[in-house]
Amino acid sequence: MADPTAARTPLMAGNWKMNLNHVEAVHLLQKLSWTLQDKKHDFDRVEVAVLPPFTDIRSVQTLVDGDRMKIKYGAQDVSTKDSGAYTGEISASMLTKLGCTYVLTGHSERRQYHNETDEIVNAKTAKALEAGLTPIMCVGEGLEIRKADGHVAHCLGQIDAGLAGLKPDDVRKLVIAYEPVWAIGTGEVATPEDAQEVIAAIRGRIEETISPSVADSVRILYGGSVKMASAGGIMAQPDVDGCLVGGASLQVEEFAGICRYLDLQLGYSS
Ligand SMILES: O=C(CO)COP(=O)(O)O
Repeated sequence: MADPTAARTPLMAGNWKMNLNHVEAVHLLQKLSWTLQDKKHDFDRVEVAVLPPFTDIRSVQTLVDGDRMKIKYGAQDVSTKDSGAYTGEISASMLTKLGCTYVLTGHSERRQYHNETDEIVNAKTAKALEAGLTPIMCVGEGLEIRKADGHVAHCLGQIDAGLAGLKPDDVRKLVIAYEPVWAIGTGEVATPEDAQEVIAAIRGRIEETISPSVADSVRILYGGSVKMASAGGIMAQPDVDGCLVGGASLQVEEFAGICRYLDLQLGYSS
C-alpha cells in the first residue's frame, strides 16, 4: 500500500503565465524574497518556485544567484526537440543552462490553445527529465467531463499517457499537478475533497502501474484558483503535496501567504 503520509516536501509553484516583463519580474521576485525572509520562511519545509515567461528567466537567474535566494525557478514549456530548425522553440538544455529546476508540461492552456496531445506531453516530459529538469506534468478535466462524472478516468488516462515509457526512477523525481480546467482563472476553486479524490486516485494509479515506493515519493500538486484563504484547507488533505498557483502568484502578499500556509493553517480551521 502506498503511504499517503510519507515525507514529501511541499512545493508552492507560481505560474506567471504570459505576465510580467523582465523588469517587472525582478521587482516581484525581490518583493517576494523580502516578504518571505521577513517571515523567516523555512524553504526546507516548504519549497517555493516561480515559473516566469522565457524572456524573464535570465534576469531571474541573475537575481536568484546574486542574492543567493532559496526560491527556485523554471519555465512554462519546453520543446520535444534537442536543437535545429524549430523556429520559436526552446530546448530543455537551454533551460538547464539558465539554472532552471522546473518546467511545466501539459498545462491545460498548452493543450487547449496549442493542440498539445498526450503524446506531445509525454515527449516533453521525457526530454525535460533527460536534461536534468524536473517536469511539473499537468492533468485535469474540463467542465463537461466533470459534470458527466468522468473526471477520475479522464485524469488517469492523461497520467498513463503522459508517463508512458518513463523509468520508475524518473517518475519518482517528477511532480504532477492536478488542475481541473473549470477551476482555472474562474475563481471556482475545487473543494479540498475534490482535490484529494483525484490526487489520491493518481497516486493509486502510480502505485499500481509503477510501484508503491514511487507512489510514496512523487509529489502531486493541486492548481486552480488557489488563494491564501483556500491553501490551508487544500494542503490539509493527505495526498496533496503543494499548489500550482496562477493569478495569486502575481500578488506578493497572496503568494507569500500561500507559501506560509503552515503558519496560517490553524487560523483557517478555527
Ligand atoms: O493554471 C493555473 C496554474 O498553472 C491556475 O491558475 P489560477 O490560479 O489563476 O486559477
